[in-house]
Amino acid sequence: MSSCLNIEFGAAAGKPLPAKVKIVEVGPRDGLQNEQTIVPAEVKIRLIDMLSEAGLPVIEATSFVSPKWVPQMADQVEVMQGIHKKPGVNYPVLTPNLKGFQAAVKAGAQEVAIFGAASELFSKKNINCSVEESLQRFEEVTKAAKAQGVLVRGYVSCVLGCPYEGKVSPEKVAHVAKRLYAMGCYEISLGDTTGVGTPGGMSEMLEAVKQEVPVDALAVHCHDTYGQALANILVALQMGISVVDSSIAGLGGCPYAKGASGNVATEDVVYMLHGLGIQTGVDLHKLMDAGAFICQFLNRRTSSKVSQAACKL
Ligand SMILES: CC(C)(COP(=O)([O-])OP(=O)([O-])OC[C@H]1O[C@@H](n2cnc3c(N)ncnc32)[C@H](O)[C@@H]1OP(=O)([O-])[O-])[C@@H](O)C(=O)NCCC(=O)NCCSC(=O)C[C@@](C)(O)CC(=O)[O-]
Repeated sequence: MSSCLNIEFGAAAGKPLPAKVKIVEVGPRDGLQNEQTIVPAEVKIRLIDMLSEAGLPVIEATSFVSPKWVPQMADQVEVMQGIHKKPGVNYPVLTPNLKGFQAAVKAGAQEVAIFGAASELFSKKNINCSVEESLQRFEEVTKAAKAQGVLVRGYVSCVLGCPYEGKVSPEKVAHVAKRLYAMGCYEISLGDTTGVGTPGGMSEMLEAVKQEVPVDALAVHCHDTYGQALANILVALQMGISVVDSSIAGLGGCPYAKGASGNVATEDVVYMLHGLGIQTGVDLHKLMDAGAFICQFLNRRTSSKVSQAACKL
């Protein structure tokens, strides 16, 4: 490992921060879903195994969506059945409807994620239905999941702005988050899908959502299009959030969100958290090796500032 990586532990900036943060790694799904060239299943499997070895507690492995809509995820069964599931690690998969849920369970998924939005136009573009229709479909999934003992996580996209509608009201975000929580999602991940948000907007939105969903059931999912992701995450931590989604090497973007760039890089989140003295259970060096592996395969420079600074690719 390079010696130019030098982590210094520092005090939290004024406000209390969680002692421990759970990182939800979304790289194998959100990170790769928008790649134009199909990444072979064995590469995805190797990546997930490396991420497991790095100590990540949750790795979103793939999605059970229509292969016509997202061809990159068409190998979902092979991926789910090829990975070495490390005890104690969760491997959720995205399921937009009952068909996806049933296929996911058949492939061995023990946790699924349903994905709604706070924007009508985005919902239509992403899953071809209105927000209300999507919530009805998700009810079917959560009912089936409850009956089979499968955990369900919920996403709300466009929480700080929509590429098609522009401003999104915090009340709309809170409403969708409340509905997902009420139908049985154990955790609600709030997605700044195109990374347009700034800390002020994050704070306002979280204030509204916290009125409806307990803070310990909330996660943030920040894209870094405008370079605001770490600042937004810090605000969320200061407001009591202790679950953060991120993507190895900063890969990612939703194919149905015009202008969406990568998620915040997991390496950068881990570096910031460790610098704040917050535990993650993640080995940053192994994480950077996983980032180097996938960037080498994609023939792309990592978007992680930490990996760049540590002379990895
Ligand atoms: C939801 C649908 C399927 C509706 O798509 P549709 O065309 O309205 O669906 P349909 O029910 O009319 O069915 C059309 C065809 O799809 C099939 N189908 C139907 N369901 C499934 C399924 N589950 N798996 C596989 N196939 C499926 C179905 O069997 C049929 O097949 P055909 O008869 O034409 O051969 C489609 O819009 C879709 O797959 N969308 C997924 C889009 C997606 O994956 N987007 C990226 C993830 S969201 C995201 O990245 C944001 C997030 C989560 O990261 C957070 C953030 O950043 O904000």
